[in-house]
Amino acid sequence: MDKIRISQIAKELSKTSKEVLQKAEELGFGVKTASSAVTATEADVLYNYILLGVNPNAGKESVPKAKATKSKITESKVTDSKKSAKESVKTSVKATKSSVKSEAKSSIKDEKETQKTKITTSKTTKSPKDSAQESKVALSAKKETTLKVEQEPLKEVSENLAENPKNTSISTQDNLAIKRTGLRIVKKRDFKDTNTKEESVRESQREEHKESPRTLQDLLGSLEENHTQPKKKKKEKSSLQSSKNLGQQKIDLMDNREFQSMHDDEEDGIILFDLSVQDERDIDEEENERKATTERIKVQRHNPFMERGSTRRSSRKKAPKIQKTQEVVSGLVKIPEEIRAYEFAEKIGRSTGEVIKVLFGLGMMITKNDFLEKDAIEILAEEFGVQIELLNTADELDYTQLHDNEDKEEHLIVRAPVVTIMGHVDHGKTSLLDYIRNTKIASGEAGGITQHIGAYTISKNGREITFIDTPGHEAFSEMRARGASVTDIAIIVIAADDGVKPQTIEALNHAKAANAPIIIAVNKIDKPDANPDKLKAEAAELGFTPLEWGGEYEFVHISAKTGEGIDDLLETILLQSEILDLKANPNRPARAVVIESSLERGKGPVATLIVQNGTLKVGDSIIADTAFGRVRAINDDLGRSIVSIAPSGVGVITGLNEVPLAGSVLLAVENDTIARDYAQKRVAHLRQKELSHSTKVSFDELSSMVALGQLKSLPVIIKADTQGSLEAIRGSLEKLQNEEVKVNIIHKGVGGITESDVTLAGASTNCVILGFNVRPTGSVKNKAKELGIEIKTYSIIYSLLDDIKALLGGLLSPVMEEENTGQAEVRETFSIAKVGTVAGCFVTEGTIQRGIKVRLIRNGVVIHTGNIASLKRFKDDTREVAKGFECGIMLEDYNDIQVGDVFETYKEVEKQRIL
Ligand SMILES: Nc1nc2c(ncn2[C@@H]2O[C@H](COP(=O)(O)OP(=O)(O)OP(=O)(O)O)[C@@H](O)[C@H]2O)c(=O)[nH]1
Repeated sequence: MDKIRISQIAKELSKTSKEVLQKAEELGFGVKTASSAVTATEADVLYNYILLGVNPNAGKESVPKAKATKSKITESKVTDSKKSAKESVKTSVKATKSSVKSEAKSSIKDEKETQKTKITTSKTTKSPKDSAQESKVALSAKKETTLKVEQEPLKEVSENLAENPKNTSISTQDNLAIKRTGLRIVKKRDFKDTNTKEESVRESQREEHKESPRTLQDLLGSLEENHTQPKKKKKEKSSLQSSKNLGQQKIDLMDNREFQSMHDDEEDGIILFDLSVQDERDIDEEENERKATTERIKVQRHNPFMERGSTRRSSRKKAPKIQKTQEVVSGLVKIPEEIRAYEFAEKIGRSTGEVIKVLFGLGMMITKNDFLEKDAIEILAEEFGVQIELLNTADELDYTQLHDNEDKEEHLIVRAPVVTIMGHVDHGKTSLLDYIRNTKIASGEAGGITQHIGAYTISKNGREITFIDTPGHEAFSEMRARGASVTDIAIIVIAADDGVKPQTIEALNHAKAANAPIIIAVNKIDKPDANPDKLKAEAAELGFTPLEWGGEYEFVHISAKTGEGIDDLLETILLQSEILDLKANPNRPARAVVIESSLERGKGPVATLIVQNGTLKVGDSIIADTAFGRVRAINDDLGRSIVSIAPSGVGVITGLNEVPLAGSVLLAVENDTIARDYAQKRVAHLRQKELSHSTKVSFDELSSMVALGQLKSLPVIIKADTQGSLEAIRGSLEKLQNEEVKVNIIHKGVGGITESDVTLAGASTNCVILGFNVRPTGSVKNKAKELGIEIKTYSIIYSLLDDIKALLGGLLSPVMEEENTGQAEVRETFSIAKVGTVAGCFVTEGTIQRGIKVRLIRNGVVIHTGNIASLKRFKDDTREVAKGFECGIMLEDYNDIQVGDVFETYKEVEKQRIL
């Protein structure tokens, strides 16, 4: 059998082991120490005895003990029989009371013994009925203590017991269960403030209790009901707290104290829910938001394509929306000169659409990626009322700034003048250079025309002069302009037998624009028909007055054929260069200008340069616009290999990665990386600009494009051996077009004709490939034959241009031209009824034909235009009457013919136009 230790029971009953031991001894269990054990049955008896005072041995040896104890304080006024019955009830009530009391006291830590004694005393002095009443009072009084003890069931049990002394059926187990619920402080309460309503409720409850005895279950149920009230309050509080959480901003203003006071006020009937009304609205809104968010999350969760990342993406997507609403920028805005439409819009805080709309209104069709012209930027700034400052961002692409021209005087040496020779076609430019260099360049040229810019250096009296030979043909005007830009001195060759010609004027203007001193070479002075005075007069008329005539221009008479005056010319150049005090620093990286460039088989890109400052050496890292590389080899103007080019020196270099544009500045830089970086930046920039430009069309251009859409155009691909030739051909072809036909250059490039060129031509209807000084190879020829592409190659620009002219002529629509066929004078008129007027005429010119168009001319004025309806010779109709014969003419629907009028017949002829 299981044994239970005294200490264990003491612990269970919240008693000391000593107390339990004492009780056990009273029951005669024969235990001595706290570790002594009793049987389970004994333990049960002990529980009952300690808690309820029920002694199973009461009728035996324990009763006398109890009697003995109580008899000491009880004055036996009752009989023995009654006494035992009363004793049992008393004991029972006492046990209940003591249990309640002891619990309360143990909780509040009162002196249990004194209290117990008091109550016991009061009870023992009263009758059982009184004592029952007393117990009620005691319980009431207990309620009136400052602590509300949540022991309602026990109270009720006591009351029940008091009211129904016989009802002692509450089991020990039940008691234990009740006991084990323990005490709970629910609320601190001032009894004085107790609501009378509450009291009356309790009264009614008591009445109910009186009417029907209630089970413990019922009582517990009512207990729960009683607890409902405080719970409700709790709920209200918690609901407010939750609203506090939701409407944080509002509720945070309230501290707990205020909140508490609100709660207290509520008991006084004041409802403080105004705030919560607002809160409720907030709650509703928040609730809706929360719902929406929840829904969204649900959707996202259910969407297999949307994971966490995608949620983040969507939130990222929202970011630009916020940007859209960015504020309009005020104050000074710094705008780079090279800026795209959308970038500009961003800078001034407008939408790209707004910017494009304004430009559209101004007739500029642009896309958001297009670069804006400087003017457009200024207009836009004005339109949007923004103050702007234009910044030159081209700086970062401008590699030429790497070479500053600041050189100390001591580092400078005298350099040779760079002389450009310009003039009208065939006035003798090449012959002059030829003579100077003693070479026969002119005779070696294809077709006798200078095709390329060439540069040469000569020595005169131990001093050097660099010459640039620019072509005279107008197609090369662009190159001439470039030539002039590196020119120190310009020589304008004018043939004395021909005088000033349009291209002479052009050359003079170019030289003037280049701010270069001009020397006029009056050439072909050896010719018998040479008339230098006429030439000088013409030049003076243009503002180029000779020195001897009081002007400022040196006119040197020369003959490129005989060499007469050429020394004078060279001396004049040297004199002029002295005046100019031309100097450079040879001990620094070079700055040069590309005069000519080409792609040469086995050499790659080749560039002819004139070094302006510094010295260019083999191995130098170089950049020229979008081309970069390292100088692999240098050749001088005679084709000899050299290792460096000094200032004003001329040379042909190899080593660039692509053919540089003629006229571009070439710099020697510190290393390859710098060269490559700049070149690549420029390539990217130019490509972007090119793309941008391709989409840029003004309104005028748009209309012309519409018009051109109805017209014929000739698509061509041009391939040339050098950049210069290519540009010249391009320029010439562009000039060929008129309002009706145009040359559409779909591709152009330096180098041979390739298969890809043929493929490209094949993709375009009627495309022709034009090659200049290049020839197609076998495979390219085959492909062209296969695709039916015509490849035309030339070595003379004129021939090329003539061919294209003819081609374009074929594309021109024929014009209707009038051709007069005859004239006849009216000598007499006959009016025939129902027929009309018949004019008797004499044919004075050509022939007059029936049905032909005719003008009726009176006093030199055309008064009618129509057709000849009838033509008669005497009385017979005839088809034609020749000059010197008479005839009768009747006009179609016209009779106002007078003597002296003239008939002029004509026919309209279709004529093919030429360019
Ligand atoms: N009599 C005479 N003939 C000259 C003189 N200079 C040039 N010529 C001739 O004039 C013609 C044209 O000479 P070029 O030197 O080719 O003329 P250009 O100005 O270089 O011509 P383009 O290269 O076509 O621009 C040639 O036949 C020369 O022989 C001169 O001083 N006297």
